[in-house]
Amino acid sequence: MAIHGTVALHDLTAGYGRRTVLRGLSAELPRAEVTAVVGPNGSGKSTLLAVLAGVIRPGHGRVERGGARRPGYVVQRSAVSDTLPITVRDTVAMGRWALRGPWKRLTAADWAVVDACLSRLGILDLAGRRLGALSGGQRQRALLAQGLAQEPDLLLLDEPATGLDLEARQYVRTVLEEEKARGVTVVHATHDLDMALRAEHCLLLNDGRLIAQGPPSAVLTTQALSGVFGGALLGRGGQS
Ligand SMILES: Nc1ncnc2c1ncn2[C@@H]1O[C@H](COP(=O)(O)OP(=O)(O)OP(=O)(O)O)[C@@H](O)[C@H]1O
Repeated sequence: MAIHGTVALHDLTAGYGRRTVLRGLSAELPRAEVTAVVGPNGSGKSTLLAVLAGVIRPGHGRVERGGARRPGYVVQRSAVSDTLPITVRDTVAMGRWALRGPWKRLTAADWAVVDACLSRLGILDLAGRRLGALSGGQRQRALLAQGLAQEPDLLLLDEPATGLDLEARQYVRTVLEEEKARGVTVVHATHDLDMALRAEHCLLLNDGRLIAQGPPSAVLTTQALSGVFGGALLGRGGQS
């Protein structure tokens, strides 16, 4: 039985229709720590997050989770329509509705949380703008603020810092540290080795299989990275 907040994956197989992506994946994601999911394009990182979020049902195996709340799930910004006629503040408020139920009126305290989350991502000044009118990086920050507003005990982030400028990346790093300190279990997929090395735990995927798990400095060795990525990433932060 997983302790409260810890997530355990048992022999997980999952995919899309008849296409199997994740194959026999067993892993433990430590509570109140940051886990980075690393692997090449198509290795199954987003699929794993979708399974953890409950969006994709495993074909075999199971996800064991101690927490009671719905996970916060922040997709890549490219997965969100440009045409939604919704402001940035209302986008973030949707995180509160996820917590309260869609037909409840949000209280002043809810709106205070919404504005605090906008501040934490440095986008309070964009609150009244239409989501679809934002730049890609601004939209990514709005989606992350929505995930925070949900106050989940499990926060799932699909490449949260990809395409962000230096200042925005720093906001994301700070947010990950703050969430961890609040006891939130954070899981993020990343292509950024620096961000992966900042995590406490790491899963290295290749072709839907778990190649290694453990502390990032032990998992992301030059040998493991060259085995999975070829020579492309050598010299970008991998440890030998
Ligand atoms: N909706 C879908 N229907 C069918 N196959 C899909 C779907 N989404 C992803 N796949 C396939 O599943 C495999 C894993 O994709 P996934 O998006 O999980 O990889 P990833 O590691 O997140 O990749 P990236 O680094 O490019 O984001 C890929 O081969 C992909 O083509």
